[in-house]
Amino acid sequence: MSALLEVADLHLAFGGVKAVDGLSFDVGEAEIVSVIGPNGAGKTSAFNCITGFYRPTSGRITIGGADVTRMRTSAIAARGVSRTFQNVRLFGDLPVLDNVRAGTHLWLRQHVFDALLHTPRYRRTEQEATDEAHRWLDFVGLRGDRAGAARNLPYGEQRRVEIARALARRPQLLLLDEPAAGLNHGEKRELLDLIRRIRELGTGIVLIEHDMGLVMEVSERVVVLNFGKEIADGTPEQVRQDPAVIEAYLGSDDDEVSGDGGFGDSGFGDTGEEAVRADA
Ligand SMILES: Nc1ncnc2c1ncn2[C@@H]1O[C@H](COP(=O)(O)OP(=O)(O)OP(=O)(O)O)[C@@H](O)[C@H]1O
Repeated sequence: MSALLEVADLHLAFGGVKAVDGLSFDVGEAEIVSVIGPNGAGKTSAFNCITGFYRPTSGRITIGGADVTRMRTSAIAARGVSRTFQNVRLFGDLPVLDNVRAGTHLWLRQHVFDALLHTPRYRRTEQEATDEAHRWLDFVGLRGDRAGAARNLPYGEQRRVEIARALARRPQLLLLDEPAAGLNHGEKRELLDLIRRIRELGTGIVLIEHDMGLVMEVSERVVVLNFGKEIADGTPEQVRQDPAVIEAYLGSDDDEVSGDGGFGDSGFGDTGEEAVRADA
């Protein structure tokens, strides 16, 4: 059986900059694979290729065995790929609930005719979308007000809403781009638990993350990029001991990674206590 996601010899260049330079990895159902590397290593560029935001220079990306390398973002999303962004991207002025309801429109069958005439069928599907959005907000453990504007939520809560919206698309594959950024220690613990619960749904997860403690605790496999090149792919233990990986990180002045206890850390590296919520 083919993997959920297969990335084969992916290359992406911006002029002379090789943002991704020969990346290959795969992700199976209910598997968590992290992509790590110093700032500028090419992690987000790889996500942008997988989701169709960028067209790779060469290489092949398949989802469930189907080649999606040159497909548009909407076609890739329709194949069950959902993502969150490094900087939270919600509709700030819209209610929290509507942000998550927006995710359901990928699978909800609605017709213009029904919407215009507000038919019973339209009202039924609208209710279905609302119920589903509440279920995902429960799932991610949102504590804040669901009726208020998304921008009024504390940052950590906005991150949960973004994950709820991604889940409302019912993805087979979820790409999380630095979900722990800006979270405090308690919130990171909750995020770890949430990522595991998403895996239990059968969803494959690709995680870009700078918090090595979280990466090492949650991942089945870790892929390491440095200057666009893949320098390791293995279990957290294998990667932690890989001389090329140690060299890439020790040679880096990326404080977020090397300054937080690095690979030797058994708990979460970056406590981020200055961050966000007072009630965590
Ligand atoms: N749209 C773009 N145009 C030109 N260069 C780009 C573009 N996007 C990314 N790059 C370059 O590609 C390289 C990889 O960037 P990318 O953002 O993918 O790294 P990253 O590993 O995600 O970094 P970070 O951890 O800081 O988010 C960098 O040299 C970056 O400057």
